[in-house]
Amino acid sequence: MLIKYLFKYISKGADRVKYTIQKQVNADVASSSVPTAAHERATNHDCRPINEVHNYLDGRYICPHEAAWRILDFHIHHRYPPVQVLIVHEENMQQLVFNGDSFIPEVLSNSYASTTTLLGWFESNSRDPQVSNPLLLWNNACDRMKDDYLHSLSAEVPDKAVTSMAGIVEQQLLYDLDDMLRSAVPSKSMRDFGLTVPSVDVTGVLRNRLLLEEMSYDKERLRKQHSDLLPKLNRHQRLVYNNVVSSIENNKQVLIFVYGHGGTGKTFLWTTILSYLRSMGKIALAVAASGIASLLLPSGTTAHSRFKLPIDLNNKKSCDIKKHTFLGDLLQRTTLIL
Ligand SMILES: Nc1ncnc2c1ncn2[C@@H]1O[C@H](COP(=O)(O)OP(=O)(O)OP(=O)(O)O)[C@@H](O)[C@H]1O
Repeated sequence: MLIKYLFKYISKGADRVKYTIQKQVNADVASSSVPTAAHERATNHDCRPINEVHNYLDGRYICPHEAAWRILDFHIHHRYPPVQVLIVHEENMQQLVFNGDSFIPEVLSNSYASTTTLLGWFESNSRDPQVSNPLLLWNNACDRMKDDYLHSLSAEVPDKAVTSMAGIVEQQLLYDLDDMLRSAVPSKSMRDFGLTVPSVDVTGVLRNRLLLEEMSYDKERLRKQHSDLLPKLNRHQRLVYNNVVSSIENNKQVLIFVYGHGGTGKTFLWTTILSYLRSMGKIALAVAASGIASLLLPSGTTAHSRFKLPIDLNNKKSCDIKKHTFLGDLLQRTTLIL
């Protein structure tokens, strides 16, 4: 506001006065040094009538920057998008302003007096093809609305590429809009306007931080990494890779044990498999027995923290994972545990 004020102040132009020096016609009055009412009347009588409009135009001074501003037709100030405060009211409960001597039935029948910004807005919406057609409005405004969601997401998972979540965010947005619509008009749904409403299952991803973290990888980067690593795999690595990929593609549950001496390329193989699955949006959890070992895996964690393994393991103990929890949901959607 301060900048706006200063800008307007600077560009409003210089202050100015206009004065003229005239010869006094009435010598007697001129000799009188004390200003009296008679004196002023005489002076006014002798002077020519003052044309204020003419004087204003004559004396108007436009400084160079103001001239340039006006020639280029810039706005002195503007706000985008425009904001208009709506006087919200219940139907036929708007305030009316009228004179004390007005006839009440007349006031009530005067449609101009009873119009409010809210009614004007409804009226304008009914004439605007975009607003009266929700599908068109959605197509035009979807990207801008998604920006808001993506912005809050990026604050939640700062180290991840949330733009890769745009598809899910769009579903969440539709779901929230449908929720709002149904809370206002229970009989209506987004489906009535040609929009599909996602299931709670899809939108659950955004509420589950663990899922969010596992689904917001930079897929483009991973795709590139995978295409770099894959041709480098040696025969043994390739065998394991093919085995893992084919069992995932055939939806077959398998338990594969890979072993090898230090430095034989196990981590290299894990990285290739992880980049393949994560670049396709699948969930692959990378865990290791120790914190140090987990650091070598891309987005790896310890098995104890990921699966809530008890520290003192014996036959009677189990992992404390409930079905309808964030972790339970994550595990149900997981394609590979490595
Ligand atoms: N197919 C390959 N092509 C090129 N470099 C490879 C390949 N496989 C492994 N390497 C390289 O060999 C080195 C050791 O590999 P890696 O760290 O994967 O072994 P590791 O079996 O995980 O070792 P450790 O058990 O000690 O953790 C790394 O620098 C890795 O980049």
